Amino acid sequence: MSLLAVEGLDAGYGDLQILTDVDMVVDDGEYVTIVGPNGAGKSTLMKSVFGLTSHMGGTVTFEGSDITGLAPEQIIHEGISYVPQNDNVFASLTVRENLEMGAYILDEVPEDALEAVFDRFPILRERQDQKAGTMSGGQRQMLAMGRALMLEPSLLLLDEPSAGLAPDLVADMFDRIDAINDDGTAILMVEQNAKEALRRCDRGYVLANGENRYVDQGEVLLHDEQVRQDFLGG
Ligand SMILES: Nc1ncnc2c1ncn2[C@@H]1O[C@H](COP(=O)(O)OP(=O)(O)OP(=O)(O)O)[C@@H](O)[C@H]1O
Repeated sequence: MSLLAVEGLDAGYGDLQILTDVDMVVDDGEYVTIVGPNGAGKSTLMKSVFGLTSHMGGTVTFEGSDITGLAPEQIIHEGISYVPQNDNVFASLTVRENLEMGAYILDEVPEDALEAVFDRFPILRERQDQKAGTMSGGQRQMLAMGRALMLEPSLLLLDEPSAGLAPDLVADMFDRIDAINDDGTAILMVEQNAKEALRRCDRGYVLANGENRYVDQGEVLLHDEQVRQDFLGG
């Protein structure tokens, strides 16, 4: 049984349909990336998994339960966490408060999970009393991921985690995502940096115009002549 199964999904915003008949699967512990041109619907697909779009058809199943049409507040209870691309931390709250917010659905702050986040991102422990708004872009991205990990999700959704990072920080961010995945968390990631994403992932989906185009192992897509020509700039 797949961890996540999207079948025949039609979705969009209001009455505007963006995705048509999209299929996607993420297995337990798998690292899956979605790539494709601007406006292909990559973020829309990820948002649809997290209940942030208008559902128009098809199903989303997680750990065997139908989560189609559930609200994000319900989906987070199921074990899916989402890191949006922009504005993904509360700038006026401290680092620690941001992390505690990640676990707001629990009655108490999960101290073990907080310690695990601090161990994974030591800079967050060091800066825990600092306002998030004073942190660098790379540190804010770590904080956003840390917050998403506070509920120890089985699936982590990452929307363009390398966006806006200085080039020397991009490899470090991808290494950190690898490490989260190595520890057993399945990853579903949207990335503009398609080559690096396909190199790192287990499996990739190429979307175009709101539809599935290709799906295969990342390395296979990376070396596919047609995919290279059409989507990876040769
Ligand atoms: N909130 C919204 N309301 C209406 N249309 C939207 C909204 N968000 C995105 N769209 C439209 O949906 C389409 C797909 O956008 P989406 O952000 O999913 O693409 P993407 O593949 O992630 O592209 P990019 O790499 O440029 O972010 C685009 O035409 C976009 O204008």
